[in-house]
Amino acid sequence: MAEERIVSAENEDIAETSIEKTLRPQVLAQYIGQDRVKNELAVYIAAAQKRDESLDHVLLYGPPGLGKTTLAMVIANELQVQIRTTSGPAIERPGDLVALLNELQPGDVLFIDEIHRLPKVVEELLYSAMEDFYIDIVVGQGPTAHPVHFPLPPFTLIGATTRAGLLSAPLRDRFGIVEHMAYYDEADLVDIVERSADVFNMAIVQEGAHEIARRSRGTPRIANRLLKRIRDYAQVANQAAIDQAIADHALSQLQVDNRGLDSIDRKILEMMIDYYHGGPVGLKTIAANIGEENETIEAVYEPYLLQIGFLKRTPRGRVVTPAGYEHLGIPYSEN
Ligand SMILES: Nc1ncnc2c1ncn2[C@@H]1O[C@H](COP(=O)(O)OP(=O)(O)OP(=O)(O)O)[C@@H](O)[C@H]1O
Ligand SMILES: [Mg+2]
Repeated sequence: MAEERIVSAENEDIAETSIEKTLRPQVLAQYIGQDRVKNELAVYIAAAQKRDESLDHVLLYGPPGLGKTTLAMVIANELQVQIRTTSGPAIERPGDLVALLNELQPGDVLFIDEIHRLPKVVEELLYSAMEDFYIDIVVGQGPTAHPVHFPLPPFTLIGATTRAGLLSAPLRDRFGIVEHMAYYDEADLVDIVERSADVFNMAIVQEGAHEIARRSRGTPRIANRLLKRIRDYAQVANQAAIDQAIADHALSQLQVDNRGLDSIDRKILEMMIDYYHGGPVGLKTIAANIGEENETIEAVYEPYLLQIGFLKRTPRGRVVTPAGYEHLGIPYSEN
């Protein structure tokens, strides 16, 4: 994306990555929200430990910034094993995968982020690695080429993806544990904001944390980012603690509205209402009007608008809901 977007759920830069590291919970008990996922994992982890086996392979899927990477690290911590992290696009050739697998100790976790972006040749090698802990590859070229059989220690693959639909069926089927990460509710986000403020040594009153939680699009990464920016405003204003007024002031300055929408989100809804009577409008048409790629609209903007019920998907395209009209202050009319 060309411009920086304060409410983007995607990780923006190296500075953010290093801040996120300090904010990451280490164990399940510190991991806030996602109760269903946590409860299930706690059982599977305990069972694997009792049997002294490696944990089944885990697939975590859901929108960016909801804590997939964090959860993978928490799982490894709980299992008391090492974790190696990589990503789909980083494993270019079969040899890259062999090198990674070669370093694993029994029970270790291999975390592959953006697993939907694995090259096909690498993905196919993973099948036997995941199922029976071996890989067969061909070493050398031409007349000296010969197959080599590599046995592997039992390990746990944790795959993360924002696009589960793009995973091939053979790969998806090899994950024994498949967990969907949902957007966080306001109460969980309040806890996350308060915990982060604590890590940063910042004072925050409850109404301040609520204001940030309401405007962070159900996403911990955004909550943490907004908190950081609001801290700057509080400091400049010589305010000892973050309260609702300073949070509201800062977020208005940053053009994040009271539901966490920014100018582009509002532009999408307004455009659909002004030019297409609220829809249905096809994805391509929306993208062309906003000047973004189809994928960007689908992966970045649309999920939250669908989640809070301002947009609806229909077979003929996207439609702005009555709640979407109301948020913009535009009278709704059935068409
Ligand atoms: N349940 C949680 N409790 C507390 N903090 C959380 C939680 N989930 C995520 N965070 C915080 O949110 C930030 C983003 O989390 P993380 O990097 O794990 O997201 P992600 O789902 O892997 O995103 P992406 O899809 O972009 O890789 C981290 O700084 C982490 O500390
Ligand atoms: Mg991640």
